[in-house]
Amino acid sequence: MTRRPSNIVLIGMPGAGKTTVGALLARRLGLAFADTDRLIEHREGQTLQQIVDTHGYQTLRAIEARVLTQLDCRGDVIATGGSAVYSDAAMTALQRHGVIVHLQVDLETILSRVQDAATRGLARAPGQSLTALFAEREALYAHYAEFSVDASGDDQFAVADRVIATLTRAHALPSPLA
Ligand SMILES: Nc1ncnc2c1ncn2[C@@H]1O[C@H](COP(=O)(O)OP(=O)(O)O)[C@@H](O)[C@H]1O
Ligand SMILES: O=C(O)C1=C[C@@H](OP(=O)(O)O)[C@@H](O)[C@H](O)C1
Ligand SMILES: [Mg+2]
Repeated sequence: MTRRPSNIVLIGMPGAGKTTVGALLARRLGLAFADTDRLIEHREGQTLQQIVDTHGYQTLRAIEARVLTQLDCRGDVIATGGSAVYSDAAMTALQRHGVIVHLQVDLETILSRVQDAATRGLARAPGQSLTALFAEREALYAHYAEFSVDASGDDQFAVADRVIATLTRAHALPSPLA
């Protein structure tokens, strides 16, 4: 990689560990941490589930796309929501200053970690299963990922180390640490 990104952007299925590993990465790398789900809930004054229940999942995706496109972060680890990859405009904006890392997790692990699917505010069609969501999205995550890191079998600390090792090998750590 020639360009030096300013941000690390995590993408992946709900339950992949974007929020958990992202916070760890920020701490270890001395970067700020931004979880876009929390930004959305703060901006809208309601939970993600309330947005879905009140306005539908497509509205949540539209709000998320707007928040991600308008994000003005430098020197951050950004944990996106699982549905970020539906917006090409949002992903293009994130790529401008960030390196996109896909936390790749197998379906079995997702199913074991996501116990709150009914209240998490998932941006999915009514009745759509996590299995169907996984099948629908894997190609999208792969399309936008500059790096894919296996985040299934080890704890969050080992996954954070793996992300750092991957970006270090590729000379793709954010510039303040170059
Ligand atoms: N590598 C991991 N090993 C074990 N549990 C994990 C790992 N990564 C995340 N978790 C757990 O899985 C759940 C979902 O993690 P979270 O960070 O919220 O995922 P995401 O933000 O991608 O939806 C949390 O309970 C978290 O503690
Ligand atoms: O995959 C999804 O449809 C979503 C995942 C959630 O974030 P996490 O991936 O951090 O759980 C949150 O953005 C919202 O519930 C939509
Ligand atoms: Mg999260």
